[in-house]
Parts: sequence; C-alpha cells; structure tokens
Amino acid sequence: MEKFILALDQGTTSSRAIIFDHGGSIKSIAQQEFKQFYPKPGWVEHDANEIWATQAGVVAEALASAGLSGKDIAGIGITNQRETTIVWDKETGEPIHHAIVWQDRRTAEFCDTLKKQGLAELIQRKTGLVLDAYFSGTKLKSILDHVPDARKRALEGKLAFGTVDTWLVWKLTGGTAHVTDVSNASRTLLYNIHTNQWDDELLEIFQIPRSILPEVKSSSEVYAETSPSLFASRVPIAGIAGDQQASLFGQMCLRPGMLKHTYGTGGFMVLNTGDTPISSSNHLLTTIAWKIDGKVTYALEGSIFIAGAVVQWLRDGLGIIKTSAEIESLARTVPDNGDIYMVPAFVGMGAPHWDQFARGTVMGITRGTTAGHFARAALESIAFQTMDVLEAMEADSKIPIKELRVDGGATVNDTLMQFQADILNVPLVRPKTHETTALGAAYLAGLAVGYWKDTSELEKHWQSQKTFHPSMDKEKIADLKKHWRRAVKAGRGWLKD
Ligand SMILES: Nc1ncnc2c1ncn2[C@@H]1O[C@H](COP(=O)(O)OP(=O)(O)O)[C@@H](O)[C@H]1O
Ligand SMILES: O=P(O)(O)OC[C@H](O)CO
Repeated sequence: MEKFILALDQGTTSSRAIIFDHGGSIKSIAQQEFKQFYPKPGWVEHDANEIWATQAGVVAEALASAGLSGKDIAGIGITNQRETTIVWDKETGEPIHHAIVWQDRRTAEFCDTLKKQGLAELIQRKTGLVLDAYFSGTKLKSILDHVPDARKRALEGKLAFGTVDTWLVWKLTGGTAHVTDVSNASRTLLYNIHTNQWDDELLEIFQIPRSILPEVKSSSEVYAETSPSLFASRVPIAGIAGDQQASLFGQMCLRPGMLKHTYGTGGFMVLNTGDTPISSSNHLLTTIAWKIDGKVTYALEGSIFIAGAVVQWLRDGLGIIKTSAEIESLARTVPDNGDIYMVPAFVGMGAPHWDQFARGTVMGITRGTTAGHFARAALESIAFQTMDVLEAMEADSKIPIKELRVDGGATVNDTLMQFQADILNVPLVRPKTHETTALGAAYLAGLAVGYWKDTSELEKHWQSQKTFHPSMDKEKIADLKKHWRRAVKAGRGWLKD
C-alpha cells in the first residue's frame, strides 16, 4: 500500500501539518494559528502547551482529511521556528515558563554587558553567531534566573531545555526522547559549530548547567518512534531541521553557492557554503545547514526579524486591512510609495545592522499620505531589508547572485515579488511547492527511512512556478535606496539616549 511522509512545521504564528507523497506533492494540509503574548514592550511569548495542542490537532486533521492513519506514514519530519526557548519539568512534562520567542528582546541589556566584557568576538568565533538577544542562550539563562528554584532544579537534573523541535519530539515520544539536531543547536549560542559539541566555556559564560541540554543528533536519522498513545502504530521520527535550514533543503539548494530567501514572520536568506564555515565580515551569521550521513554542511544567513509580521501589524495593530491578502489591493491604490519609508524595527534590527535598541519609524508623512502609501511602504520595507542582506551576502561570499529562490507566506504577493526583483536587480524564482520548509523536513525524514533513495531523486521534484524579472531603471533604484538608508538611520539606537 502507498505510504506517505508527515511533516510538522511549527512556525512563529501557526502550526502546520503536511502530508507528502512520493513525488513530493501535498496530499493534505492543516494549519492552526495560536496566541502571541506581548507581556511588555519588546517581549514575545508563546504557550508551549498550546504549541503542542495545535500541532497535535493539525496532525489529526491532516490525517483525517487524507483518509490516512499512522500506519500509512513512513516517517515524520519536524521543522520549527528556531531559537524559541522552552524549559519543562522532566517528571510532569509541564513547562515552567512561557516559551520565550526568538523575537523577544528582554535579554538585550545582558548581551550588552557581555559585549562590554569583550566576549562578543570569542562567542562569534565559536558559534558563528552575533551576540544578540535573538538566540536561545540568554533566553534560557533568563528563565533559570527568574523562575523560583529553576536553577537549583536544573542542577539536580530535573529540568529539560529545548527549542521547539526538542519539545515536539518529547511530546511525540511521551517524554522519552530529549534530542535536537545540529541546525537547531547551532542557534543557541551554546554550541561550538567547529567541534560540533556543546561548549563548556560557552556554558560557563551563559551559566547553563549541561544536564539541562538535549542530545545533539544529525538532521536525518531515526531518533525515536512515536508513543503508542498517539497513533495506532508507532511511526519513526526521522528528520529535524530549523525552518530556515529545512527550506534551504526543500528548495534543493544542495550545492555551495545556492541560496534562498523565505518571507515568513521574519525574512531569512540562507546560502549553502558546503563543508566550509565562512566567517562573515558583513554581519551575517555562520550557521549549520544540516548534518547528513556524518557530513556537516554550513551556511551563511541573513536574519530579518520583521517581514510578513509588518503585514500582520497593519492588520492587527493598525486595523487598516482585514486580511493579509488585502495589503496588495490597498498598495495598488497608489502608483508609488509617495515618498513614505517604513522601517519595521519593532524588535530591533537583525542582519546586517544588529541594533537591539533600534525601533520602528515611518518617515516622510505629509498631509497627502494615505493608507495605500502605508501599505506600499510596508511591502517595500520587506524588500529593502532583503536588499541589505543580499548585498552583505554578495560581499561575504564573493559570489555575484544570479537568481534568488523564494518561499514563505508573503511570496503569494506578486506586487512585493516584482518590487523585490526590481530593487535587487536579480530575477526571483517562486517554486511550484510553496511549502518548501515542510517539504525539506519531509525529505530529511524520507531519506532516513529509505522512502527516497538519495538527493538526486529529490532534485527532480523541484519546479519553478513563476519568475519575476527586474525592470526598474537604475536611477530610480538608486533614489529609493538612498531614502531607505536615511530612514534606517533615523531609527537606529532609538531606545538609547
Ligand atoms: N498576501 C500577502 N502579502 C504579504 N504578506 C502576506 C500575505 N499573506 C500572508 N502574508 C504574511 O506571511 C506571513 C506568514 O507566512 P508563513 O510562511 O506562514 O510564516 P511563519 O512560518 O513565520 O508563521 C505572515 O506574517 C503574513 O502576514
Ligand atoms: O516562523 P518563521 O518562519 O518566521 O521562522 C522563524 C525563524 O526560525 C526564527 O529564526
């Protein structure tokens, strides 16, 4: 009987379950949004139990709508919002605190203190990361420091830390497996990407007891089987990768020099650099793409904190659109941005600026400014940020970028895609399968259980749906860039005097 691969794609705003067939096509899909908590300005939390409940719910829904059960699934792949930090009690399985989300800025001051102690260079050398509140290490420290007795219980071996992948595997296995994969571990500030181990010196700097950490595995292997209480038959959990690395894999960027950009809540450009960890001179991250069959593949990454989230803000914060899709028709009510520039530094700025204390700005407002201009400026802000990262990527890799493969929720927006191709002066290629992140996780799992033979079989699945060709004149591009740069400058360091 025909079998399928189930991918769990646990994103920042929603949990998705997608069932893929042998040709890499979607058999069924289910998605559920969950609640975002903003307890203080700059803080972002999730309820880890709700993450699990929505994830389990969409798995049941996807199976039911395809008319399948656990016995039809050859393997499960997991991909997840990265860096988001969860700590739970090993005995009860209860989280001891809300998950602190990757966007959360509460540890910015602590990062600054470490910078003043001159530790940024050492940390970057070992982890490939910029010392920033974005990553898990300082979030984990904050939970251990603020939840009563947490540090003591951690030292007694009673607590478990995990990124979302680890939490999902723990729940799927009924609390028997405490594992993560290299791609997620490489986002913690605690993992040495050169020795491929948790690093004692880093653990000391961030005051993290080793006993709380999961075991680090490859991205494609059978980690464990699902608990008998979940499905009628046990299903192997066989692939794990952080969502941006999974999308690089799903986009079949398997060779050095290939890159993709994902437009989700944030925006993430990732370049495959092969077996060489390239150290960035332009404020990008050196990170692990995946480890398969004992071989580690490295990547360069430019992380933008707010991409599609600016559209959500227009919808939920300002209320000037009712659905995300409406931004496109609203933006088209005006011929151009009317000289409005929006910099959505709502949680500081990531690559290549790395300013924890920047905040959002809208520059150039006049009496003639309309909601249409706001919509256009919001879309353009996503594209301008991507441009900044692409320029850093070209400077670091010395590779002129000839085309950009794109994916993620905001790529349905043709106006954004065309403006992006224009401002980059590079063709944008949107693949047929929008769900490349989930597909990447499915591929990693399917390879581990022999569902697919090798990556050359998978490469045949990748197909372009549409290419956006650049068509803007150079003077116009230069003018837009100049104004964008001035707007970015205006919001830099806003929280500092
Ligand atoms: N038509 C659209 N135009 C622009 N952005 C959109 C559109 N539709 C959805 N989005 C944005 O896409 C994002 C969701 O993409 P997704 O890849 O599901 O993200 P995540 O994995 O981070 O949850 C949201 O931030 C949403 O605002
Ligand atoms: O949920 P996404 O798709 O915006 O991805 C979040 C990233 O993994 C954060 O590093």
